[in-house]
Amino acid sequence: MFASAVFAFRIWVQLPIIEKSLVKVSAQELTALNFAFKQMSKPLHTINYDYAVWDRTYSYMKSSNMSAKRFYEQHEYPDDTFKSLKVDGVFVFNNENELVFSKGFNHDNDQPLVFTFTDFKQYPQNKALSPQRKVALPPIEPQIESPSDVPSKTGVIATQYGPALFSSTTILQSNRTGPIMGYLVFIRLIDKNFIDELSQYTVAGVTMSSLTQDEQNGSGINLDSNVAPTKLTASSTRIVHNIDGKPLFKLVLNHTNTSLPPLIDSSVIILLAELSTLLLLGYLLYSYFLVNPVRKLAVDIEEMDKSREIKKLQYSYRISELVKVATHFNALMGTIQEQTKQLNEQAYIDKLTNIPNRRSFEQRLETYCQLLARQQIGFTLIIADVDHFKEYNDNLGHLAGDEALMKVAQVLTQQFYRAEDICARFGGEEFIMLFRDIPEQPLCHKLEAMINGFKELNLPHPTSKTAKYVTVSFGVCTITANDYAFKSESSVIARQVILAADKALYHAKASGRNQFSKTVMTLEQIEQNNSDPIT
Ligand SMILES: Nc1nc2c(ncn2[C@@H]2O[C@H](COP(=O)(O)OP(=O)(O)OP(=O)(O)O)[C@@H](O)[C@H]2O)c(=O)[nH]1
Repeated sequence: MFASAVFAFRIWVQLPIIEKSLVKVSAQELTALNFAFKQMSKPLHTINYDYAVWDRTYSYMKSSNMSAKRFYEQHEYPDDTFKSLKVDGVFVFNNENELVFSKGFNHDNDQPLVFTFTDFKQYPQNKALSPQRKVALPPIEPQIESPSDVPSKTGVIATQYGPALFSSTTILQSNRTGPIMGYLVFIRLIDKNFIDELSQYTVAGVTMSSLTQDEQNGSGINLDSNVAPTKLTASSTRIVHNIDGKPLFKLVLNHTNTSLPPLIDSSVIILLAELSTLLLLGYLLYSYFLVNPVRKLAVDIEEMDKSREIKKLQYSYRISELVKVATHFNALMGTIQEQTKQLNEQAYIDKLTNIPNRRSFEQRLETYCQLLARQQIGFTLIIADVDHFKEYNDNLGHLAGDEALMKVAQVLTQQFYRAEDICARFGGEEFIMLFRDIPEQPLCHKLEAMINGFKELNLPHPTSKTAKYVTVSFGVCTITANDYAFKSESSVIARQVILAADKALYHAKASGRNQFSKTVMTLEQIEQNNSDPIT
């Protein structure tokens, strides 16, 4: 797509501009051709003028002395003069348009030439050679006032040797006074050497060729017209006209730049290379500042998702939007962390008493049972039940009952110091406790401390048949391992120990409440009880 854009630019923008400028160059070459052709007739005109407005030529025309005339003809127009002046023919006419003197000499190949174009009977159109365009000029008039008024004429004329440039000037005294004594014509053949010289002026290649039928009939562009080419062509043709205005021959200009540069050249390759480098640089910057940070952000979040662990994103991004994303993400993660923490707490904490709930206890019990079965670490489970709590509620109201339960929880938890031990609300007015690997004496001491704690709390319970204050009964079951290899599931222990503690509680209640009843079990007994369906 990128390369297509470059090619489209090349085809639709660059190449048309180049073509336009090349067409302009072609037009300039044609202008140069016309200019050069005119320039080449100037030396001919200059020397023709010099010879015509010259006292010796004037005297020659005036003189009737034949030997003087021959002297002029031989000494002023020797072969060398033709060569040095680059002329191929000299013709002197009198005012009656009669040829007085003529000489032809090819200055390139030193060959004498005998021209016939001066035979005005055969070529009447050539009478136009006369600078005043008259067949006969008056012998005296007109007087010539200034050099610029000297009648002269240049153009192209057909000869039997091919077309020739001519220059024709009236014969006058060198001070340009006196009567016109006729006119002098110089010609230069338009041959190969002439064309070669013309080519040097124009820089482009020029050839001369004959006209087609259509061109003879007037089609084609004149050499001195201002018609510029409109499109790029290999060559252009310009028609040169004869003295009588008829098409005579054509010049073919072979233009120097005729074709457009190729679609892919060194400039296109350089442009492509430059744009590719820019694109690559842009991509690298884009990757460095945007893609890589976004990718790192995605990887960090993906890792967080896999590890299920909420971490703060480390952001050192250079783009402010990404810094914002990371900041907001971290803030969101903080909120989620806080909410998760609260949810966890709610899931494992009893709402009323603010101590661990039954689920929390069960998890801990499971851990204890596994430790017991695998590592022989014993533990004690205690179920505490508020005595006559139904009467308390009935008498003092449910809200007072709630408050009483909160205070019971406080008294019980006062005996817990170690993190591995737990005091939880089991449900209703029942609490459940676990002490890991606690010896008999400290255990009894703790139980007595709890019973005394309620006594000290002295929460009035007017309808209690046990005491005037709220009392609690405890069912205690201690499990010892005794190096017994326990084979059953550890969950069996949990069920059995709760059953045993419950039995003990029942016993404590039956024995008058406000006391604890304690039982001890071994792992072996638990396994036996489990296999006995009646237990
Ligand atoms: N206020 C209050 N009462 C509760 C809550 N949970 C259970 N109870 C009440 O606790 C009472 C338990 O009564 P019972 O199971 O008959 O036991 P008791 O009255 O304590 O009798 P004994 O255990 O034999 O001493 C019921 O009246 C329950 O409604 C609680 O969260 N708040």
